[in-house]
Amino acid sequence: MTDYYNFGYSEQNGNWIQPFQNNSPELYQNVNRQQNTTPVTLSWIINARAPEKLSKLDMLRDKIFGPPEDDDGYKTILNNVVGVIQPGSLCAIMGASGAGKTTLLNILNFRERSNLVIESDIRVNGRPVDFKEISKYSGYVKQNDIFIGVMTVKEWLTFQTFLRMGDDYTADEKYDRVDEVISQCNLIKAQDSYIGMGDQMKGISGGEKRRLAFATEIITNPPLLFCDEPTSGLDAYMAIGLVDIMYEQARSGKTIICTIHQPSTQIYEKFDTLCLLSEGRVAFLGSRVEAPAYFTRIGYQCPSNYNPADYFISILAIPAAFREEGIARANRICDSFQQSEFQANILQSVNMLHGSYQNFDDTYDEDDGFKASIFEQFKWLLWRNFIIDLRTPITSTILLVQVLFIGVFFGLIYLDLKLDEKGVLNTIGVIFITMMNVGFIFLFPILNTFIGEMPVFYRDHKDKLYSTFVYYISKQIAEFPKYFLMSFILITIIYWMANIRNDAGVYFSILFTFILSIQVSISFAYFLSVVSGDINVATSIAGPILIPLILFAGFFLNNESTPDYFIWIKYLSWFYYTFDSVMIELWTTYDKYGSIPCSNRTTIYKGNVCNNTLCYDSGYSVLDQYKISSSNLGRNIPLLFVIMIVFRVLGYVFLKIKTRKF
Ligand SMILES: Nc1ncnc2c1ncn2[C@@H]1O[C@H](COP(=O)(O)OP(=O)(O)OP(=O)(O)O)[C@@H](O)[C@H]1O
Repeated sequence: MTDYYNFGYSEQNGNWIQPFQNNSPELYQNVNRQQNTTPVTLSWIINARAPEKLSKLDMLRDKIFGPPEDDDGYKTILNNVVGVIQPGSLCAIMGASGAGKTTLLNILNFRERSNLVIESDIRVNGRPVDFKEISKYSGYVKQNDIFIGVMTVKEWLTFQTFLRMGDDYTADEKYDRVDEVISQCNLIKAQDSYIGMGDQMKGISGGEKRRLAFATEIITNPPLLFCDEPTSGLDAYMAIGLVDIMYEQARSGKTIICTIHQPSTQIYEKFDTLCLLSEGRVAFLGSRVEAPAYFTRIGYQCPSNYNPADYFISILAIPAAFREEGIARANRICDSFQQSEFQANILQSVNMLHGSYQNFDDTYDEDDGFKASIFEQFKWLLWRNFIIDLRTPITSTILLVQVLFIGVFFGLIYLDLKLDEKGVLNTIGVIFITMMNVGFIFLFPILNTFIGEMPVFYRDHKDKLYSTFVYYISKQIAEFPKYFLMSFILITIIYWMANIRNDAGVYFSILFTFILSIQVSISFAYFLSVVSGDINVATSIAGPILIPLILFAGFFLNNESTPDYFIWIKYLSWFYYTFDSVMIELWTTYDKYGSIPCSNRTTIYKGNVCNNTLCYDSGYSVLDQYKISSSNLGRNIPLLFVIMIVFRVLGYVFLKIKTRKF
């Protein structure tokens, strides 16, 4: 096992890369996934191109005359970048802006490769890997990581630990690991502080956030770590604190690769390995200790008292004012490196590693990648939802205020309706307007919270913390009691203030219909959140979709001039089924109560034709209309259930499709 370390940089013998002596496949074959302790040698051969972004004039020229002969429409981003990084090594990828640092890091960790055309052969201990495989051995510390600001540092790490470490460890071991990581990343002081949400909630400092991102990635003790500009935006003190942690992790045998901008001398001296890039080519890849001597040898001596990192970057930069000269110098340096013993050593190691696996016919473990059981995933997601709800009472409070206000407001407008002609009309009015409101007021909180949480979901999903299905279901189960309670309060206030019918049976029946209808609207909100993925888009299209559906639920269907082909839309409207159900319920009650006195000429009673304001030209009263449709009773409720399930299933399917992109 220690053979691996011997290939890494050793301060004792001063060697950075030694050719691999033992190329037996067994030696490199299996990274120990449970312990994640096996050292990792990462090797690669990479070429990357990106489509040329042409100006309008160039496009016109290409259209008329065809593209120039030497122009295949692509520009080279990484040009034959070959490298190997040994276990126990902290490697810094450096170079001027645009040199290709981020692209190299992203290609190595198989993330965010956007529109690049990549030819690559990336191996872990000689074994070819893909995104799924490398994710098992590696952590990726992003520059701007996404957290849930209302959680404390310890809660965040506990959640991550239980889902990342899975069921192979006991709960005590996981709690111990949380404490260990907190201490390793110097987060003891901040462990009970909220992570914070910008201006909304004061939280931990920028440096602590970076350390938290780092802590999150080392929970499972992965042997390979990628860090994207870990120190940018931090002051010198915070930056050195973070690099110290990376250094310690590397000393424990991890392979750590990071991109970095202008490190201070103190930080620079923590690196074992430098990978210098210029215009997508390797200008140097080797021991940091040996770099100054090498550059002196090829004619670029770092002045004394000068930060070597700054010096190397300056000689590789292409200044706008001296572009030709800069390119020529950078090419000279890269060409020299191609001829160097460093490159020869790298090629020897890479050939040996890659050569031993050329015909390697090993299938990867076919696990689904989730460490925790479905039950654990579900439990921790419910816990996290509970914390979010508890600490962000504003969403629930606003909804409650809305519900109370609308309930009491409508209740006062339609206060104590009588069983007479006016009362019947007003009852229809209050039912319709209530239905319309509940279609909207539950929509916006869901769009806000669900879409707002999407980035966290995508991040966690990518890290295989939980499945899409468990997330989607747990989110809805966690939110159900809140929305159920709000629906109950709203309908109860309006129903009894308006005195819709003094009958417990009717109350429960109408309450049930409304709660079901609200659940359909909520399903629609989840669906819309997933499909749009953007709060502005979702809120802009919600109205134009819902208003027609609400209109079709109401009276205007009695307009005989409405084109017939237009009517089918009503069958898509859950508001139509809701309104229909409630009206049938009321009609049945009117029927039960016998006649309803009208102010003029006649009474409304069962099928009697009347002449007053409740009548339509066709000669049917509103109530008669619902008598006719009473056969719909057995249809409406099941249909509401069906629409609710269809929206939820579609929401899940779209979410699943979207996660495939990542
Ligand atoms: N997907 C892409 N499409 C087109 N060009 C790209 C793409 N990715 C990278 N590039 C180009 O490749 C070059 C290298 O980009 P990269 O982001 O890797 O540089 P960098 O060294 O990380 O720069 P910086 O230090 O400024 O972040 C740049 O010129 C960039 O515009």
